[in-house]
Amino acid sequence: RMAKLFRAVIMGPPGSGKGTIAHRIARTFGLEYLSSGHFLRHSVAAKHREAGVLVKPYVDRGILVPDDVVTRLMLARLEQLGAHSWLLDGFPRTLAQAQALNRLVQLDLAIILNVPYSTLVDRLSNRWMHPPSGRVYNMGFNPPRVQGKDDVTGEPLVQHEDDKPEALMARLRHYKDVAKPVMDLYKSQGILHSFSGTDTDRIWPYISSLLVTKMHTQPSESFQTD
Ligand SMILES: Nc1nc2c(ncn2[C@@H]2O[C@H](COP(=O)(O)OP(=O)(O)O)[C@@H](O)[C@H]2O)c(=O)[nH]1
Ligand SMILES: Nc1ncnc2c1ncn2[C@@H]1O[C@H](COP(=O)(O)OP(=O)(O)O)[C@@H](O)[C@H]1O
Repeated sequence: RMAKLFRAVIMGPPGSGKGTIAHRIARTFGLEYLSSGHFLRHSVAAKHREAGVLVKPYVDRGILVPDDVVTRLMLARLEQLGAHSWLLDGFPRTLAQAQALNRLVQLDLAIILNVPYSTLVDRLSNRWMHPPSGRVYNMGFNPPRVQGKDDVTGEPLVQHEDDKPEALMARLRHYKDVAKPVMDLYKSQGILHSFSGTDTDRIWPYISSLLVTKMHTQPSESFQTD
């Protein structure tokens, strides 16, 4: 059992491998994994009253849900995870969201993935998903056993409209503008660790050893007080 709860976020442009690496981290280190995209799509699909009205129009267009809405929904979900160590993917995305999160918990680590644009384009053009489970495949990197079918349910895999190259440039520019102040904040907090590369399997050992260090050398006096 760890002396204190461990809380981390993973950030990076679309296609940088956040979901892939977050799943590996959650599985390897026993952290609860919470993807804001998956959570929001799920809440829309589940027709939660508030989510349907306040979230659907944005998710359907691939534009960010207003800060106050996504923050309220995500922080409520994090309150439920209060007794767990967790890893966040896709939240916070804006400075306002990061400041709201800082008011709730003290983060231990922010992992930033830096992947070249051409690699993002290539990966996203081959990305296939099973939205109900959030499982992600790639024709080159981790293909499904049966082409176009989810390994577990056999249900059809889909591609996202905004994974197309023409949509990616705009998403990437927006990501850079919005993520920069968040990274500056985490740098000032001394918790920012960035990893560059074009191959998840090559950067994984570095991320894994950072987590081993961070999770097992927490000073015991920093018990989570809240
Ligand atoms: N070729 C290749 N594809 C990868 C690698 N890492 C992840 N992928 C795939 O690239 C796509 C983007 O990864 P994902 O984890 O969804 O990125 P996210 O958008 O940052 O969450 C998915 O189809 C992954 O399966 C890699 O090292 N090489
Ligand atoms: N932190 C966030 N703030 C605002 N909206 C978000 C956030 N995370 C996810 N969303 C919404 O959920 C949708 C799906 O998110 P995600 O699966 O991460 O896809 P993308 O990589 O296209 O942003 C986004 O297009 C956006 O509408």
